[in-house]
Amino acid sequence: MLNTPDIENTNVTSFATMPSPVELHQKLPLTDLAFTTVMKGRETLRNILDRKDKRLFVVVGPCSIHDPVAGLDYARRLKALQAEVADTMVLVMRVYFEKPRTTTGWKGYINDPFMDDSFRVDVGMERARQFLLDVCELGLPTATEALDPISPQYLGDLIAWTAIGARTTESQTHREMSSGLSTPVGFKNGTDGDIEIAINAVLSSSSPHSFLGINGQGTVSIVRTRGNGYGHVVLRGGGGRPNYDSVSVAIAEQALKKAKLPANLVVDCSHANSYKKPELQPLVMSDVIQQIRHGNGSLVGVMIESNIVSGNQAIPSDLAQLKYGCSVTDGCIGWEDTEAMLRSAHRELLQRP
Ligand SMILES: O=C[C@H](O)[C@H](O)COP(=O)(O)O
Ligand SMILES: C=C(OP(=O)(O)O)C(=O)O
Repeated sequence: MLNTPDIENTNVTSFATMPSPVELHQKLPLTDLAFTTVMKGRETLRNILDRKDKRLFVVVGPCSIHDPVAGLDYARRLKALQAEVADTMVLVMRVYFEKPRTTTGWKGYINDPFMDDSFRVDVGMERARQFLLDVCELGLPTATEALDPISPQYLGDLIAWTAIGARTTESQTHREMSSGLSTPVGFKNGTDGDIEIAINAVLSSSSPHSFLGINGQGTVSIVRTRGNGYGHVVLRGGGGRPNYDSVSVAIAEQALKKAKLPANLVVDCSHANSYKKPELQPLVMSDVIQQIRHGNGSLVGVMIESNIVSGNQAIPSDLAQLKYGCSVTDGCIGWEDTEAMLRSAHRELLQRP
C-alpha cells in the first residue's frame, strides 16, 4: 500500500495479492490434449475468416458459467453434437466468466465465484482455468469475452475465439489488448447499434500498440504488440433494433469495404437481435442460414446463448435453491431447442451453393 492514504487510494479499502499468471499455469498446466484443441480451434477459425474453410462457426453456450458441473454437462452434450454437424459447422463453446453489467449485478464467476459478494477473484481465476482445461480436454474449443485486460495472461492459452463486448468495443484499453491476443477477436457493435465503433476497433487492433499491462510473472510491464490480423465485426443489434437482416448485413458489408477490411461478419442471435427474448434466437439463426443459402458470402459465424434449461433465474440468497443448468444472467434457449436449431441449420447448410 502506498504510504499517503490521505491523498491517494482514498476510496480503496484494501489490496489483496493474486498469484501470478505463471504460478497459476504451473498449478494447472496446459495438457497436450488441451493444447491441440486450442491450436486446432484457432487454425480452423482463421481458415474460416480467410475463406479456406467454408463452414460456419457457431459460438454457442451459456450466457455465463456459474456452476462448473452443469457447464461441463453442457460441454459434453455439445461435443457429441459437434460430430453430427461437423461437415457444415464448427462448434465453439461460449465460456463466459466476465459479465459487463449495464449498471450493477453479479459480474461473473471470476469476480465472485461463490456468488455471495465475497469476491474471491483468486479462487474464481483458478476455477475458471480448471473449467477451460476440462472443456478443451473434451476436444471442444472455447470462446470468451475478454473484459478485464489482465485476465488473458491467466487464461489466454485456453481460448480459441475472443469477443469484445458492446460496452467495451470503443475502449482503447480493449483495442490495445486485442492487438496482442492470440485468437481471432470479434468486436460487437455498440449497444446503440453503432457498427462504426466495431469497424474502428478492427482497424485499431490490427495495428501494433504499446501499453501498460502485466507479464507472466505479474510484473507491471510495457506490453508491445504485433497487431491482430483476425479482428472482425459481430452484429448484435442495438438501439431497439435488430441488425441481422439482409439490408443491415449489406450496410455492414459496405462499411467494411469502405474501411478496406475483409467482409467477415458474425451474427449474435441473442441480445438486441432477438429483443433479449431467448426463444426468438432460432428465428434469427434461420434467417442468417437462409441468407447464406441464397449466396451471402460475408456471414462467417453466429453466436447463440444456450443452456441446459431454458430461461434464466435470479440468484437466490440460498444457493441450494439454484435451478440446475439455468442461466443466472441473460435468458438462454434450452438444450433440446439448441439441438433442434443446430440440426436444422446443418440440414440447410448441406444444400448451400
Ligand atoms: O449478456 C449479457 C448481458 O446482456 C450484459 O452483461 C448486460 O447485462 P445487464 O443489463 O443485465 O447488466
Ligand atoms: C454481454 C454480452 O453481449 P453484448 O456485449 O453484446 O451485450 C454477452 O454476449 O454476454
